[in-house]
Amino acid sequence: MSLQIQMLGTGSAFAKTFYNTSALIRSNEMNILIDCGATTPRSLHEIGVQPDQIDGIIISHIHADHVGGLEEIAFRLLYQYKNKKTKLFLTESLAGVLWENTLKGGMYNPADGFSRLEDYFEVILIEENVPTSIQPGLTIEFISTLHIPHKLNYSLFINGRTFYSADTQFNEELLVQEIVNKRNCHTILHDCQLSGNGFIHATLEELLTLPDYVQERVYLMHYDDDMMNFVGKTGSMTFIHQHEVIEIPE
Ligand SMILES: Nc1ccn([C@@H]2O[C@@H]3COP(=O)(O)O[C@H]3[C@H]2O)c(=O)n1
Ligand SMILES: [Zn+2]
Ligand SMILES: [Zn+2]
Repeated sequence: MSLQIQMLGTGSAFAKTFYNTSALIRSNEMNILIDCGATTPRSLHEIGVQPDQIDGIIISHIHADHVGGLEEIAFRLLYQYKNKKTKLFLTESLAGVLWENTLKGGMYNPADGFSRLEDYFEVILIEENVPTSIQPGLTIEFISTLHIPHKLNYSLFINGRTFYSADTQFNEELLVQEIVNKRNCHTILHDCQLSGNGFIHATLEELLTLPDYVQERVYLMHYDDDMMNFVGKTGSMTFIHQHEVIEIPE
């Protein structure tokens, strides 16, 4: 089974020319979404993927550019596709916050029997740091990474060989020792703040300090609108583009 990642968006939270960073893990048998930001439903529409063709959604953390499209997907499955639900893969702690602090405002509707996350999604709780088979041929490991202090955030290992940072601060030890030297990940999709201080995201300046053999595996995502000014200035790392498809190891 060949496995691909297709980027649905590659922009930062405030980018206007790029959609919110999210991705589709694709094969002939599945479409699994990583995050679902406010612009993700539009991106799915543009590549011809309908809500009922999504087999599940993985959630990295709660910011609108990562979960802002969930209400639309769930409501369309419920109302347009007649009571359908997709799977939601997330940790237990994230599930509580996602419903209570984000989705409930728009989706709480006890009169019609919709008052819990489970009323809209088939919620599959995933344990941190445990590689978990979520579909035939797809194992995901959620690892807790630092984005904003005291805020839950997870990066993902996909089949043990591909690393998807979601939103994280720079962590050299994780990238070099764990991801490349120990796990031999060949593909790293990493968020990248192009300029300024990287309080909550890895900056390009920080990522450029990685050894070349690590940089060669890195695709940069979650960047600002001025990305074109940085083409040719990313060392051995490459920008990944909206709707681009890359093959990843099974
Ligand atoms: N402490 C914070 C918190 C948030 N932010 C900005 O808000 C965005 C939310 O989505 P993000 O993709 O995590 O990027 C965050 C920052 O741009 C920020 O700059 N500093
Ligand atoms: Zn983000
Ligand atoms: Zn974030």
